[in-house]
Amino acid sequence: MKRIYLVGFMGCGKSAVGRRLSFLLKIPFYDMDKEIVRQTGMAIPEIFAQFGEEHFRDLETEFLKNFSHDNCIVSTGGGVSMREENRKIMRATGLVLFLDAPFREIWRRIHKDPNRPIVRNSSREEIEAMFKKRYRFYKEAAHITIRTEFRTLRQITQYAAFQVNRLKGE
Ligand SMILES: Nc1ncnc2c1ncn2[C@@H]1O[C@H](COP(=O)(O)OP(=O)(O)OP(=O)(O)O)[C@@H](O)[C@H]1O
Ligand SMILES: O=C(O)C1=C[C@@H](O)[C@@H](O)[C@H](O)C1
Ligand SMILES: [Mg+2]
Repeated sequence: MKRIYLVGFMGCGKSAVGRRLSFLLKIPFYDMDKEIVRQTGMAIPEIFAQFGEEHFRDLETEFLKNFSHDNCIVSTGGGVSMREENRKIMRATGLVLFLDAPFREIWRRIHKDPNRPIVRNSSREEIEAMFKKRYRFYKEAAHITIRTEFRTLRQITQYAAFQVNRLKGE
C-alpha cells in the first residue's frame, strides 16, 4: 500500500482524522487543500473568485498526477472524488477511505466557515442536494467506508488504523 487517501464531503473530518492518523501511524500527512494553497500562493476562495471552480478542479487533478510521496496520508478536498480520473488515480496509488458522516452533522460543522466558498454561496437546501448527489462518487472512490456518526475522532482514527494494518498484511 502506497498511500492512504481520505475522501468525503466538506466537514466529514478528513483533515482532523488525517492529522491524527498521521500521528498514530507515524507517517507524514498532506492536506490537498493546504498544498494547493501553498503551491499557488492563493486562498481557495480567491482561486474560485479569480479563475473559477473548473480551474480549481484542474489544480486538484494536477496535484494528484504530480504527487510523488509514498507511505503517507493524503486528505483530499471535498470535491476531488467527483472526477473519474481522480478516483482512478487514488485507487491505483493507495487505499481510499471514505468518512461517511450524516448531513445534519456536516451542516452543523460547516455552515459558518468563511473558508468554504461553496458553502458561503449556497443555501442549506442546495448543499444538502449536493451532498446527496456526491454520495455515490465517494462510495465509488473508496475501498472502505467508515461511518463516523456517534464516534469520536479518536475512535474513527483507531478504526482507520486497524483497517490499514489489516490490509497491509494482505
Ligand atoms: N467525528 C467527529 N467528532 C467530533 N468532531 C468532528 C468529527 N469529525 C470532524 N469533526 C470536526 O468537524 C470540523 C470539520 O472537520 P474537518 O476540517 O476535518 O473536515 P474536512 O473533511 O477536512 O473538510 P473539508 O473538505 O472542507 O476540508 C473540525 O472542527 C473537526 O474537528
Ligand atoms: O467540496 C468541495 O467542493 C470543496 C471542498 C474543500 O475541501 C475545498 O477543496 C473547496 O472548498 C471545495
Ligand atoms: Mg479538510
